[in-house]
Amino acid sequence: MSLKQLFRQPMLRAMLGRQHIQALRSMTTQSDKVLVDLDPKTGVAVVQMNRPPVNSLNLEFLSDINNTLDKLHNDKSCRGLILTSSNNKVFCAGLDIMEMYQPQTDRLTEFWKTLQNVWMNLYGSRLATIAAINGHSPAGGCLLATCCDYRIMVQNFTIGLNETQLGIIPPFWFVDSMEGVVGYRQTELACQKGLMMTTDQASKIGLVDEVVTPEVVLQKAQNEMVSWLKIPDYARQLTKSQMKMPNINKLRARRDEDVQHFVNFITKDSVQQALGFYIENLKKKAKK
Ligand SMILES: CCCCC/C=C\C/C=C\CCC/C=C/C(=O)SCCNC(=O)CCNC(=O)[C@H](O)C(C)(C)COP(=O)(O)OP(=O)(O)OC[C@H]1O[C@@H](n2cnc3c(N)ncnc32)[C@H](O)[C@@H]1OP(=O)(O)O
Repeated sequence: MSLKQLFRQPMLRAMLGRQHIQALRSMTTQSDKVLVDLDPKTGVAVVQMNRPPVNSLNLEFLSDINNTLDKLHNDKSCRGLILTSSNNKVFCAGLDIMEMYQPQTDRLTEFWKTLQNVWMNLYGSRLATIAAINGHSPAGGCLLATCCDYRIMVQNFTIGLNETQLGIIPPFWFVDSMEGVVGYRQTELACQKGLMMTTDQASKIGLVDEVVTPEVVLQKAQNEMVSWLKIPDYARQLTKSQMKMPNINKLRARRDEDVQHFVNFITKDSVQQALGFYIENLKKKAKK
């Protein structure tokens, strides 16, 4: 019997109730790289990134994240999202560097457009969003975290927009995301120097809201979510939208130009060379 047929069984429907069936259905249609557990009672979805070894964001993974966000946004029972990782050492290693090294232009273009979509979808989400950062979170990982409304991070990991250390540039919307959280001066310091901050350093500048031990990170996120969901959705959503729309509209207006800048920049010989060195060092370090 297919899952579709199974969900139609009157006995199962009676036993589980409509809400639970909907939640089960949405869970079973997710990709194995993005694990979703939507609790029909609370309306909170725990979304685990699950692309071993380090949740680096390649084109397919970004598409899966986007599809998941679309599904949750279309599910009226869903009110909150907790973003976390199935790897308890790495929240997300950022963009998959292999997408940017010796790339095909078509795929590189598609990759960047998909990342723009993920950013707009998560940053502008109608849901209350909490990042439960249970591991390192460099660059694109930090971007995902700063898209959320609240950040809880496990102690003794690192987070930051370290692009300049790779010889690349954090795009303006990465910078805007961080600036919205920690303000202009801290963003300027962090981005120009490509700082990877420890959890404690990040907490001092307000990049993370709470520092916790690994055992409690998800429970803390669930507890925090309760207080967000006490606020009427329309009031919270309109307030959020009022604050986030200017940055979203800024990217919308410059989308094509941003893609062009990215492709032109990444395909420069000097940038390819810098990425090549970075990958070599990463692989050497991984072998040790
Ligand atoms: C005026 C013009 C304006 C133009 C502006 C326009 C555009 C701007 C241009 C570019 C913008 C690009 C923005 C880029 C954003 C990014 O996210 S870049 C990615 C940055 N990420 C990193 O630097 C993280 C690197 N990784 C690490 O530091 C560590 O791996 C770790 C995350 C701390 C985890 O450490 P550990 O658990 O020890 O794991 P390993 O280091 O052993 O790694 C395991 C394997 O995973 C591979 N790997 C790691 N990270 C990545 C990655 N990001 N992408 C691909 N692969 C990665 C690593 O090589 C190991 O692989 P092997 O086992 O050796 O095969």
